[in-house]
Amino acid sequence: MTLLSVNLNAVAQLRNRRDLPWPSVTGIARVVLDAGASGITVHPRPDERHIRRTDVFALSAMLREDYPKAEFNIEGYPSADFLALIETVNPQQVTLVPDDPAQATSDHGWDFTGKGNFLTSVVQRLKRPDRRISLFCDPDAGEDGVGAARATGADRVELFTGPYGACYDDADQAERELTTLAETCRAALAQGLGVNAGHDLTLDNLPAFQAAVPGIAEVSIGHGLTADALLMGFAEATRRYITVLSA
Ligand SMILES: CC(=O)[C@@H](O)[C@H](O)COP(=O)(O)O
Ligand SMILES: NCC(=O)COP(=O)(O)O
Repeated sequence: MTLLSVNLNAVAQLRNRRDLPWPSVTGIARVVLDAGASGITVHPRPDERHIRRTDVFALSAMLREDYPKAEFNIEGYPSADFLALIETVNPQQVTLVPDDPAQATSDHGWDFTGKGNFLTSVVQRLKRPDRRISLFCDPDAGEDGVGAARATGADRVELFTGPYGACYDDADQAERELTTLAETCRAALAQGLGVNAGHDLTLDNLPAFQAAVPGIAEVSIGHGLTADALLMGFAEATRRYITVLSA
């Protein structure tokens, strides 16, 4: 079964419109975990446009105290600040993403070959028996790409599903994107890597993704789930995603 980690970036971004503490990032985390989500994902960006360092500490304390079985997944570019944050907070999963600080959102995976030495040193530094390392991966990374990802010592890759998510009005292109994602997923699994996925997954596009790309360990979903939650609330939205993932 594919697990659901709810990304709370969008909740923090809404909160940050005011100098006020609502909507509460930890409060929404409790709602989605009580509704069955397996974990919480955040991507603290250097400008703190949504998740702040203080959110990371608050979520970490809340998860350890009240949801010891839930996983905390922290995403980001492995800058010195990010590495120090990870070593302080000690989440169960770290997803390394090749974003530059000015980037609006994540839009590509790692160049596993070109950045192989860098990634290997970061993975060596962060990896622990109780901490998994996942690397953000282009959908068309293919056998060579995931082979290079495996060589870094990472545990998993996270398939970047943004190009698939962008095909909401183009069924033919969506089919092609799914074929590409499935090939890379198969290659990663065959090489012993676990596979996560995320970016612009929605209640509409998740069923076809699940059917075409079997073997995904975890999806992290934020933007689409938050959009659904505006209509139906976070508990119901979370339950609906879990129903799709359980099919
Ligand atoms: C790494 C990744 O997949 C992204 O989806 C990211 O978490 C989204 O970041 P923003 O919420 O800043 O667009
Ligand atoms: N790792 C991908 C993620 O966390 C979800 O991003 P999105 O659903 O907000 O696009």
